[in-house]
Amino acid sequence: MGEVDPGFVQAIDQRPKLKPAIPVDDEIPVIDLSVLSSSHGDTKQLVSEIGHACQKWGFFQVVNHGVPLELFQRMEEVGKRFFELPLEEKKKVKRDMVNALGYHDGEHTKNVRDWKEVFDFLVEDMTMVPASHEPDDKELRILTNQWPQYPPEFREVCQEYARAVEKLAYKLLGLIALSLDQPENKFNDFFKDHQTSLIRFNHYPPCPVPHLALGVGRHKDAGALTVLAQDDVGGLQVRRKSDGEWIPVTPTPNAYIINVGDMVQVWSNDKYESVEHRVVVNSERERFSIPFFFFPAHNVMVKPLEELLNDENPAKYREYNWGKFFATRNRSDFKKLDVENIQIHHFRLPQ
Ligand SMILES: O=C(O)CCC(=O)C(=O)O
Ligand SMILES: [Fe+2]
Repeated sequence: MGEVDPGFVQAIDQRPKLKPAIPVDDEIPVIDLSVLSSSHGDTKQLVSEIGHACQKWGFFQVVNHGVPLELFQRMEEVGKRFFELPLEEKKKVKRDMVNALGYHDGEHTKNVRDWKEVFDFLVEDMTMVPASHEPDDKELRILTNQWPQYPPEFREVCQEYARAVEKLAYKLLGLIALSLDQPENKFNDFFKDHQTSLIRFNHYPPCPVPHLALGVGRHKDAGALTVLAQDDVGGLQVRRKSDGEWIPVTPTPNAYIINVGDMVQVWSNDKYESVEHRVVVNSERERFSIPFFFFPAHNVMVKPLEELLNDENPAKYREYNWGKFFATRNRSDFKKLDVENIQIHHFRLPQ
């Protein structure tokens, strides 16, 4: 294995099969959102497509989504220029145990190190979060973005991009609410003030051992939804619900990949599932992706929607606090822990 740090090596059953690639007979659906920007569009069909995709896959792609391509290209460009900087420059905005924002190259997913480097920033700077993951600690603290000095336009481009993707995230949240027969704004209040949403730049360098390591190990996203832009390299794989196979998400030009997070799974009382996904790397090409993680305010209590519950469909989860869930999750992203990372199944009620 030469120089590769054993901390990157996945357990045998988690290593990706790189060849032969599984023939893709059944793809993640691509959904056209152009009806949303037309004045007399009928969204009924769209809502039903989204509902089906959420149920079958937990994932879909969207095109004609309203985020200007030119803005995304500027965002990608500043991200690339930041990652090209010397490590000591990037480390000036390094994330640590206290400030979870900025640059990081040692993230672990399920206790194995990911083959990637990241830069994270909050969509709302100066967001309140719990000071610790300890359930009885009621103290809060303010999270603050750390911005690099180079490239000089980095911060401005990130902030402009955040506003554009946030708009798309709200549209999608509304469509998901409608697909559950709820009013379009059903979930908006959870995000309106003090959302904890994050945007991340992911950079996956070429990897000499792509059969042993992963760019991101298998995981589920914890928030409401993720709105992800990827370049043309490919590497994201989704675990198909029907048979557990890892299905690649084919890069589609100027599309966003949307996935339902744990919170929508709980709100929908398991009608929609937050599906596992991972990123495989390759030995030739670096890859970039930019997820927007749509997270509510820290004080939001997450529980199944009352309107969906009845004798045949009793609540499957007890409520939990988003801020504490997030604080607990972040701890284990950072270093190896002996316990399992927090998951929504820890809040599952006996049926
Ligand atoms: O890079 C990707 O395609 C996905 C990354 C991802 O799943 C994550 O950051 O949560
Ligand atoms: Fe993810």
